[in-house]
Amino acid sequence: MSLELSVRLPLARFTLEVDARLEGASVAVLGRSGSGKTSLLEVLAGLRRGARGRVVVDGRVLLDSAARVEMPPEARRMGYVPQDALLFPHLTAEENVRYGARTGRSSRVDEAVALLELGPLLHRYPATLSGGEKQRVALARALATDPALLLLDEPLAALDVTLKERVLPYLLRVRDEARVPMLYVTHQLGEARVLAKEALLLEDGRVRAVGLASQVLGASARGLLASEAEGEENILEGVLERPEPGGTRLRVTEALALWVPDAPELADGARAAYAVPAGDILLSMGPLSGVSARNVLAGTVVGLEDAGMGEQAATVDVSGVRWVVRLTGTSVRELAVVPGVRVHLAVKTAACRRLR
Ligand SMILES: Nc1ncnc2c1ncn2[C@@H]1O[C@H](COP(=O)(O)OP(=O)(O)OP(=O)(O)O)[C@@H](O)[C@H]1O
Repeated sequence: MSLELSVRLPLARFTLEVDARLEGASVAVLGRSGSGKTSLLEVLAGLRRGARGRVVVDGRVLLDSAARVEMPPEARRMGYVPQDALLFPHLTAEENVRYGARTGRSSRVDEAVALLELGPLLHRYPATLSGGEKQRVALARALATDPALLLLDEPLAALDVTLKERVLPYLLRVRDEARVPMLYVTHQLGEARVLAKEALLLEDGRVRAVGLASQVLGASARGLLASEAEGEENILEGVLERPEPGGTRLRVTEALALWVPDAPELADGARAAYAVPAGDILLSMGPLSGVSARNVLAGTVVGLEDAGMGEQAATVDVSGVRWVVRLTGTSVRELAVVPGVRVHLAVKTAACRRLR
């Protein structure tokens, strides 16, 4: 997959100016409200008149204004799921999913239905579906069109925390099992960290940072987003292992595994995701012993940001995995937490909540 963007689009307050070359497998587009995220998606989908520049997806030229090329939306194979993705109320979930499917591609419908576990919902009408279920149907409808690229505009924004946690694993399945490339708009760092391999940060229509998510989504990204560090979560993805009876670990990387509450319905080796609230992690300057928390992780502070309301958010690198830990300003001063210091993090097993 490759994505070449060179876009100019005059908007009410500024001109959207995006120049980026992305590998494109999963890209998070982040920025405050009004920074141009939706406009960028609409340019890709071909829904904005007046866009200039070049958009090339996997060698297919969707837009090249200098050469007067502007592919019509229906020819672009973009699976666009707008923020308020509406289902057709008079059609069942299944009819909704089939609606956009390309003829001769019915296997895509079956795949989307299986992937998003829509089987039991197929005969229901949208009015009887929960918000999370509707999102899954909307996502399946986009997938069934056999898109070259999924354009997802804050697919979880309208959902409450519980529903969000139910839908997120489905997005991970779309990414990892269907392997459909996606551009994913969000203003939640946690979501972007777990979903994206690459990230594009917009501010007033301009690219503030673009590149590997691990580099772009560090502590400095928070300053660009609304102050929403409260409730911020660390989302960890990995494979379940059960090294001892009654003990379940999430293996995140070769060097990092985390004791987590068991998920009995998942077999050893299954992929799983857990969330750990940034405020539920204890930070210690010295080695920790005799604590009840089962996970004690050694790491280095790599960033410190104002998190609002007198609190700070420390970014801690633990064997290459970045954690965000929320601390009071007083703790930061008293413990002398500064970038570069070695610290230990204590995470209770019970603080790790399985997503879904
Ligand atoms: N059709 C349009 N013509 C001119 N200006 C527009 C148009 N649509 C949106 N804008 C303006 O462009 C800016 C970017 O809007 P856009 O919807 O792309 O932002 P966003 O980052 O997706 O915001 P949000 O997170 O609130 O959805 C806003 O200032 C908006 O008012």
